Amino acid sequence: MSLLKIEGLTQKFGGLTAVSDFSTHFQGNELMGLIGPNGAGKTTVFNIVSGFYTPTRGNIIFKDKPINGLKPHVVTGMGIARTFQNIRLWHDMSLLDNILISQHHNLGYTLLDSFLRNKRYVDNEHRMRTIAMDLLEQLDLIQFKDERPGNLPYGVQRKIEIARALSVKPDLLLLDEPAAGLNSADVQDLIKLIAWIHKEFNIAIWMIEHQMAVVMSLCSWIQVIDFGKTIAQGTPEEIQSNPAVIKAYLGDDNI
Ligand SMILES: Nc1ncnc2c1ncn2[C@@H]1O[C@H](COP(=O)(O)OP(=O)(O)OP(=O)(O)O)[C@@H](O)[C@H]1O
Repeated sequence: MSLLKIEGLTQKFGGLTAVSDFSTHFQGNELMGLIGPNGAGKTTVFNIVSGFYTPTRGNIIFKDKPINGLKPHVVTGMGIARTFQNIRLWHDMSLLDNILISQHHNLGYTLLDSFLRNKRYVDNEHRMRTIAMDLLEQLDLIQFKDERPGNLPYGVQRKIEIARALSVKPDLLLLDEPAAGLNSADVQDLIKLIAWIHKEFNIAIWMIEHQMAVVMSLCSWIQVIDFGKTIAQGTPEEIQSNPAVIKAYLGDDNI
């Protein structure tokens, strides 16, 4: 069984083909990169895989099951979690509540249970709180648990978003430009954090990132798309010297 297999994925928006015949494959817990110039179609691929868009064509098989067109909360429940290019946190809730609310797809109790505050409700609330508190400890965020995310530095907010995605215990974590907006010290911390998560949680990670230092130091395999089409894939060393990649990023004059 492979973890994720995508074949012939195509996404059209009216006359624009944002993603064209895209394929990829995660055998197990690889850490892979998806890169390409602005507007290449990277986030569209993530939006399809995480259930935000239904593709025009193509197959997505996750743990041997087709997931095309399933709703985002169903995809999350199956084991795919994501972060967003622009951080999406609930700013009027505490950090702890931000983590707890992300587990609502996996409540394990009904509205009636919560009204009666019976054993099933109490046990499940306790289980979710334990998962959230453990994660905050592991990611060194516990001291901020009662803070509102908006009051915390941007680098910490990025980390909270990653913690929230991890709280659903994914097999595949999609990170959409995790280094966007971070200063260079925070970027170094992020590289260490992602490497640690990959090892500690033993999960697959698929990352979109413009900062080459991040992609090249973390990913074992990188796929490059331009105008929705794959133009190269390979190891970081292969990608850095690939003429099609250099041309896509820098133009013909630099070849
Ligand atoms: N919902 C949508 N409706 C119409 N066009 C869209 C939609 N989403 C994306 N697009 C278009 O599809 C193309 C690919 O966009 P996408 O956001 O996937 O690129 P990207 O590679 O993630 O870019 P960036 O690196 O700048 O974030 C762009 O031309 C974009 O304008």
